Amino acid sequence: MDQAEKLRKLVKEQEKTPRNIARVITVTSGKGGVGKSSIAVNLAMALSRLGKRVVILDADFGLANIEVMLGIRPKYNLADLMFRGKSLTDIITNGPDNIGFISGGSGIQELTSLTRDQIIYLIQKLVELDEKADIIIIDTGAGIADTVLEFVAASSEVLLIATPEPTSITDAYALLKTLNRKTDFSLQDTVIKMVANRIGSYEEGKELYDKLNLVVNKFLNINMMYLGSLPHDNSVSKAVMRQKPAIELYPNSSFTKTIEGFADILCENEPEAIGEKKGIAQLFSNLLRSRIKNSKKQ
Ligand SMILES: Nc1ncnc2c1ncn2[C@@H]1O[C@H](COP(=O)(O)OP(=O)(O)OP(=O)(O)O)[C@@H](O)[C@H]1O
Repeated sequence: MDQAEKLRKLVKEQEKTPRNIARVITVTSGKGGVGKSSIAVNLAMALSRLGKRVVILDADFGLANIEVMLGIRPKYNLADLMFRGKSLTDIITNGPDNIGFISGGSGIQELTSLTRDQIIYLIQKLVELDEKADIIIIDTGAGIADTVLEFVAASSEVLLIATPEPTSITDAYALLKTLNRKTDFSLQDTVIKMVANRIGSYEEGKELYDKLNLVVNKFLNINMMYLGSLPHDNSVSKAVMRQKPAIELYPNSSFTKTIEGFADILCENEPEAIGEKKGIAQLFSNLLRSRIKNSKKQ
C-alpha cells in the first residue's frame, strides 16, 4: 500500500465513528486585493450570528490580512501543531462573535515535508476540528499559485470573488482555466459560486457573472453559480483602518446587509456532501494525496 492509499484508509477509518463533519467553504480569487479576506471575515461573523460554530483558516501564506481585520494576534499557527506539539486549542485564537481563527503560517508550505507520523497526527487533529466547527472558511491566497489551486481543487464549495475591474475578470478566468487542467480537479465534486464585489449596482454584478460564466461555460465547460453581488462601500475600508470587521462597526451598511443575506442563502442551501470531499480532514487528505501523486510524477 503506498502512502496516498494509506492516507485514504486513515480518513476512512476515522469516518467509521459517527461524528460531526464541518462544512468547508473556500474563498478564493484570481487577483489579489479584490476583497477576499474582507468577505471571509464578515461572512464568518454573519454565519456565527446565525448560530453556527465558525472557524477561519488563513491559508494565505505571508499575508496577515485577516489578523489585522479581526484585530487579533495569534500566538501559534498550523506549523506549531504539525511540528511543535501544540494542540488544536492552542492554535485556535478567539475572534469577535466567538469565531475561531487559525493561521496557516508556514504550515501550508511545509505540508510537503511531513513524515508519515506527522501526516497521521495532522489528520487526527483535523478530525477534531471537524468536530469543533460547523463551518470552516478557508481564505486561500490569490491567483494561480499551486497552493491556491490545490485548496480549490480539494474543496467541494468555493466562493470565487471578482470585481468589475478587467484584470480581476481575466485573472478569475485564468484561475479557472488552470484549475481545469489539474488532473485532481473534477467539476462534479466542486461547486463554484461567484461573488461580484465592489460593484455599483445589482445589474452590474449580475452582468459581470453572466459575462464570465458565458466564457467559462463555452471554453472550459464550467458552470458557476451566482451567490450575489456586494456594493462598493466605504465602510469596508474604514473598518479595516480601525481593525474591526465592518459587520461589527457598521451593522446597517449596505455591505453588512448584503453579507448577512449571503449567510442566510448559504445556510438555506447546504450542498449535499459530495463524493470524497467532506470536511476539513478529508480536504487535507485530498490535498496531501495529490501532492504525493504529483511528487511521484516528477
Ligand atoms: N465592497 C467593498 N467596498 C469597498 N472597499 C472594499 C470592498 N471590499 C474590499 N474593499 C477594500 O479593498 C481592499 C482589499 O480588500 P481585501 O484585503 O479584503 O482583499 P483580498 O482580496 O483579501 O486581498 P489579498 O489578495 O491582498 O489578500 C481593502 O482595503 C478593503 O477595505
